[in-house]
Amino acid sequence: MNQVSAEKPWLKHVPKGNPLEVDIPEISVNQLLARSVEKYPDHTAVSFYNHTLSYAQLYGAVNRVASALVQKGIEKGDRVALMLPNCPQYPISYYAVLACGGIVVQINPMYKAQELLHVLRDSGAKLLIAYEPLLPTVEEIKDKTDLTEVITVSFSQGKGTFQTLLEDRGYQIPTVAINPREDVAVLQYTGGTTGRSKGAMLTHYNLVANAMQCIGTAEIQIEYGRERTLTVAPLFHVYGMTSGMNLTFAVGGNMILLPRFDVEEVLETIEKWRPTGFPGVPTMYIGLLQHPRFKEVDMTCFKTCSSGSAPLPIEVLNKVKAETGAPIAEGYGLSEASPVTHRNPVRGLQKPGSIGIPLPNTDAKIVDMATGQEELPPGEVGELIIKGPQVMKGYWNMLEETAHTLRNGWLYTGDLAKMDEDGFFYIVGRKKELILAGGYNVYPVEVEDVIYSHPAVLEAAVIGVPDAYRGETVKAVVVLREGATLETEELIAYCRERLANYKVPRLVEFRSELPKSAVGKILKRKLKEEQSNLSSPANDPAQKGDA
Ligand SMILES: Nc1ncnc2c1ncn2[C@@H]1O[C@H](COP(=O)(O)OP(=O)(O)OP(=O)(O)O)[C@@H](O)[C@H]1O
Repeated sequence: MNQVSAEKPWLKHVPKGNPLEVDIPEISVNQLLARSVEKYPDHTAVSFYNHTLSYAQLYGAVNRVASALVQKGIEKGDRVALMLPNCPQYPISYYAVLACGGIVVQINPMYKAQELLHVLRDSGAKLLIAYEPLLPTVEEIKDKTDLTEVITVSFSQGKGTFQTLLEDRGYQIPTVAINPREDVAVLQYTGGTTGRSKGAMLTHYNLVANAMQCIGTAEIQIEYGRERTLTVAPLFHVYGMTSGMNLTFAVGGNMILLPRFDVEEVLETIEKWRPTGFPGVPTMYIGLLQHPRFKEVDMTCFKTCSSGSAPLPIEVLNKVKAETGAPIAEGYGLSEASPVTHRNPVRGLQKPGSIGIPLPNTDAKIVDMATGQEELPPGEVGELIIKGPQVMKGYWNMLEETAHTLRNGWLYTGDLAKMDEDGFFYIVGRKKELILAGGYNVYPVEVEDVIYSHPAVLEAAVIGVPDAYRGETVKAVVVLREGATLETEELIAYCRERLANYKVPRLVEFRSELPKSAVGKILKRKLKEEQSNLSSPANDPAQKGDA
């Protein structure tokens, strides 16, 4: 075994002979792709329904689009925004922008005009490549931005103006020198689950590093040139971008793209394409598990499935494992870290409910949440901070926010976590979502895990709602399984048997669905906003004189 340092107990899980660190080449994101193009030109890089692109075809298209972008005046450092669903034009545009030395601005296609305006203005994007049906939203705000052109992608007859970029005009792309450590490749706008979106500057080095770190800790034997990744996680989100796309291309694999999460379609795709990997999010697994056909579909093709982006309830992890036999790994990360920083299982050891240990080349600590300074001993809850090559350069145009989030080379994640004696980390909630009920700290994940273990429950979110006496009170918003019944009192009694009194939800609301982000994350911010709207004077009958 390696020598185990007291501060890094996770090192004991890394047997001697295994690298504690992985080599990170000083190359651009495009060079990572180019390596696979050279080795596997005829292998399929992208599948989208019946369309496929080999590595050679993908690279050819990237070069043609890049040369067209240069003709349109795109220079090193220029921002080009992509507002597209998952489709082959996504990777083509993404790598083409990078080939010109440009910076990809990732935009959620579900954005409404105001959100889009914020990102376009903040990034100062010169050009936008957008899915044609989204044009009305773009038109609403275009005049208030620096956009000089909007290029459209369409799947219907005319195919949009993007099609003309694919024509071979014989232009040459000038060779743009990239400094991987300095040059920003992507502005990854944080999802805004808890607040206004900020552009995390991810350099070429950050992105190459995270791909290499994930490859270096894969629990499976990677077969270069042969892996197939079912990529339904949106590519505009950091999780889809890295785990679905960059990682797949780095190992010469086939990215099987789907534009949205539709359980039927996912099951059909598994049967038809036999993917070997699936980067999913907890709500996708929940959706799959409850589908009647789920048990019938042969899942033996999967070498690994992963879950990230949000806490994976222990109940869901156990069910996926029990009902499919498919191993499921939980990853943790955030936009600001390209995204992955932790992984569970590690070397075959999996602790349910844990996000695992830090990836190679990554350091992590739990520090006092108020001061951000003192390191806390195992078992104590504090803020999780991270250091590693995948950590962003800073936020675009936001010096103050950057100074707050990046301190002495450490990324302050805003997540509350603890580490056990073995060096395994556990997320217990977000700092912003911590519930302070009657002077006690309540960590939502702990309560959610109990609620999820009830057989009638499909989905749950625990939030704090304002309470005149207790400051905040614990509220559970719950979706029941089809046909299941459960009374508020029953659920409260179930929680009371398993949780200390102050953690037990005082309020329970049953709903038919929960608000979710495009990647499928439950939007607690929306739920909280609804609560404060309910208790705001405008909605208070007493204030309106209706009482
Ligand atoms: N395995 C996991 N377990 C628990 N939480 C997770 C896990 N993976 C990711 N998360 C949560 O997701 C967050 C990162 O998400 P992301 O970078 O997409 O930002 P967001 O939530 O969409 O937006 P914002 O940060 O603006 O609220 C982490 O900080 C953490 O709270």
